[in-house]
Amino acid sequence: GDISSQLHGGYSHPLSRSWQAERQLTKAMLIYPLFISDQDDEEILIPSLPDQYRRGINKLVPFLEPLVRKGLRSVILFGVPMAPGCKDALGTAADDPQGPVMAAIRLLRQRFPQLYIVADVCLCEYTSHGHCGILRDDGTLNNQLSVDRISDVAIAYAQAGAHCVAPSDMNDGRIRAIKLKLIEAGIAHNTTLMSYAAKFSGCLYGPFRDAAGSVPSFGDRKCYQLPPGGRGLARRAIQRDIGEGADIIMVKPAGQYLDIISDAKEIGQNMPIAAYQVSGEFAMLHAGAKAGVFDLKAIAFESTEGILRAGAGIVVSYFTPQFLDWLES
Ligand SMILES: NCC[C@H](CC(=O)O)[C@@H](CN)CCC(=O)O
Ligand SMILES: [Zn+2]
Repeated sequence: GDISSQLHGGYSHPLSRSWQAERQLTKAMLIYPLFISDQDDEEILIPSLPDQYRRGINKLVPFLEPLVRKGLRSVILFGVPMAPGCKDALGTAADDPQGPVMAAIRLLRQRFPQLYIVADVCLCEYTSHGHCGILRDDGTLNNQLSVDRISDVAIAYAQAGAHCVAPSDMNDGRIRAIKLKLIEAGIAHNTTLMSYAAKFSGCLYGPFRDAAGSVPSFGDRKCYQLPPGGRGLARRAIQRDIGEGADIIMVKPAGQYLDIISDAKEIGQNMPIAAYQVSGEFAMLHAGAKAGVFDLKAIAFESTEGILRAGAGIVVSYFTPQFLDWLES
């Protein structure tokens, strides 16, 4: 054919093939989720989330030391309060100064000064009803009370030393409320606000909810997480959160929402875009590898390269420990 039809020459070598990728996965792009138990010496495998554990404060440093040595740059913390009776309608335990996340933030800042600490901000792990906010009598979210509470928890985590707060609640207006309180507290200049701006309701969070004990006691999250079909709604939520002061926009889940990641990069072209390959995606890839559909390392890279191709420059990934071994850089 004519000369412009010949493309093979551009990717005939491993290096020229890597040059075809707009973004290449590096260790600095990865954020590793950690489940922090309030039982200090606990280290319990999470059956539904392969190779992931719920760890108490006393098990964190020995676990993280080798990973930090191998190049781990960032973790995102999820508290898993197990103590009986610690959950209530307001999620009081979320910002208990001796609570699992507050204690872990202080410990990790002290022990690993280079490690970038992201604190997930939500109430579902701490509320008796398991929803991501404070409820009205009719079971719907009270937006004002939820936003007030979520933003207070975010400030508490930032003041405990979190470099970044990431509200995963999906209450309307929480980004603006957190930003205003960060400014009032005089810490907006050194606290990153990462918004789970486009977070969809669906079936991909099961293993996490098992791990975090955060299954809603009734109903579902369909009235505050986005409907999977809502591309325009996601674009509006992304635009809103950028306008409210988000420093980073996150899309979640990732693999089934690559168009949303692409929209986020188009709308937030001047800012970093993150994506969260959630527990259900991770467990599904493990199940596929176990069933012999594909090699685990191959699908870990291919699924993550797709997330980067769509426009993400930051990936929250349960594969992080293995990527630290698989990536030489
Ligand atoms: N705050 C909501 C937690 C939410 C799951 C849920 O909707 O229950 C995610 C954590 N931010 C789940 C993450 C995952 O499934 O890996
Ligand atoms: Zn939640």
